[in-house]
Amino acid sequence: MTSPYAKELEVAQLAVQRAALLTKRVFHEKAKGTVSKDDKSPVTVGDFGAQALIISALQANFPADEIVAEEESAQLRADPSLRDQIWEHVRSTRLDDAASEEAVLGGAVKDAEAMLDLIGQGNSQGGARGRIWAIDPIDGTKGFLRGGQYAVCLALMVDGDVKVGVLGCPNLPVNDSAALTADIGANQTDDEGRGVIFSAVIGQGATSRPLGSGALAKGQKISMKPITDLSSASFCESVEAGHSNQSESAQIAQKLGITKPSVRMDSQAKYGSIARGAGDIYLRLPTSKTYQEKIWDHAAGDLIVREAGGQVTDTTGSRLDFSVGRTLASNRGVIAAPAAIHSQVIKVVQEVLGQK
Ligand SMILES: Nc1ncnc2c1ncn2[C@@H]1O[C@H](COP(=O)(O)O)[C@@H](OP(=O)(O)O)[C@H]1O
Ligand SMILES: [Mg+2]
Ligand SMILES: [Mg+2]
Ligand SMILES: [Mg+2]
Repeated sequence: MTSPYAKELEVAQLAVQRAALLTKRVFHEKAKGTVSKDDKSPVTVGDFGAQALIISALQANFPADEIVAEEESAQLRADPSLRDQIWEHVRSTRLDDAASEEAVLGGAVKDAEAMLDLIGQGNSQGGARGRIWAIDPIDGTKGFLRGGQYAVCLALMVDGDVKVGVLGCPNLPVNDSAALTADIGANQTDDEGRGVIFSAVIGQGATSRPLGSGALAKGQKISMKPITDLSSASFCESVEAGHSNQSESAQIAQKLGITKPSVRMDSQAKYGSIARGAGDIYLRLPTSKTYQEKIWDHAAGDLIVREAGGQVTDTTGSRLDFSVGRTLASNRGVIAAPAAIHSQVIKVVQEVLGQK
């Protein structure tokens, strides 16, 4: 008997691998076709192109499933030159493994118009019922533009629960035991020895494997590092001070007895890094009373960390609730840590946030 979600996992990993080939090409281009969205955040040719390729693969395999994806097609319909730049990448990005390209991912997108339609298919409102995929085609777009970390993220939720999660991290070291350092968060490339896919299926553990461009390598099990002594622990957080409160995180770390400075890195590469024991704790502390975290920023990472022996909650200690729409409207911030110390971390988080 094949294991549950085997097909979904295979499609998700290959779809992420192919989308990452596209983002890697754009990463090395000087002009990345960056435009500003309504909320002033950046989006690039890489984000749009990766979203089109992933949705194409999902629709070829699971036509009845819903999709919640970060990007919209409206802006592109009004900008033919941007559309053509994206099409050039979507048209020409193929897996090296031609058999998987056709048989698993369903082959090429027909034309630029079909590509725009695909990008627009990620408009589900989410919710608690049925099969819904969450896509973040480039998570950490600011890191992608700065030359830091970024991730191609895909997760399947069934009735509001994450069942499959895949993160492609082109700029992380392949080696699971490469400890997190400030350097890994900054000035990164996808040179030799870099690029990893993290995956998890509910109840089946978490794995890592080289991202590569050929047939997928066999995965190896990953697990969080057991911590006995918090003074030797490390924590990571966003590079962007506007995404996570970095002065509160420093106070929390100090109270926990953590002595190392935080490792700042963009994207869900943080979840993958702690899941494989390269770091220990991920803190994401709200910077405003109104911002709601997006489900595509957390769904894959949440499952990968939990399947690696971690616990992921918000700052109040509640599990992340992916069943309430496109955002995590019932949660505030994110705290991820090895299960054995998670409650100790939450206690200190509440002490520090309670002082405000
Ligand atoms: N005020 C805010 N607070 C928290 N997260 C925010 C935010 N504004 C934007 N973000 C999210 O932060 C994500 C990046 O996470 P990180 O800061 O850990 O690298 C962005 O994903 P995208 O880059 O996909 O847009 C975006 O969705
Ligand atoms: Mg994101
Ligand atoms: Mg994104
Ligand atoms: Mg974005």
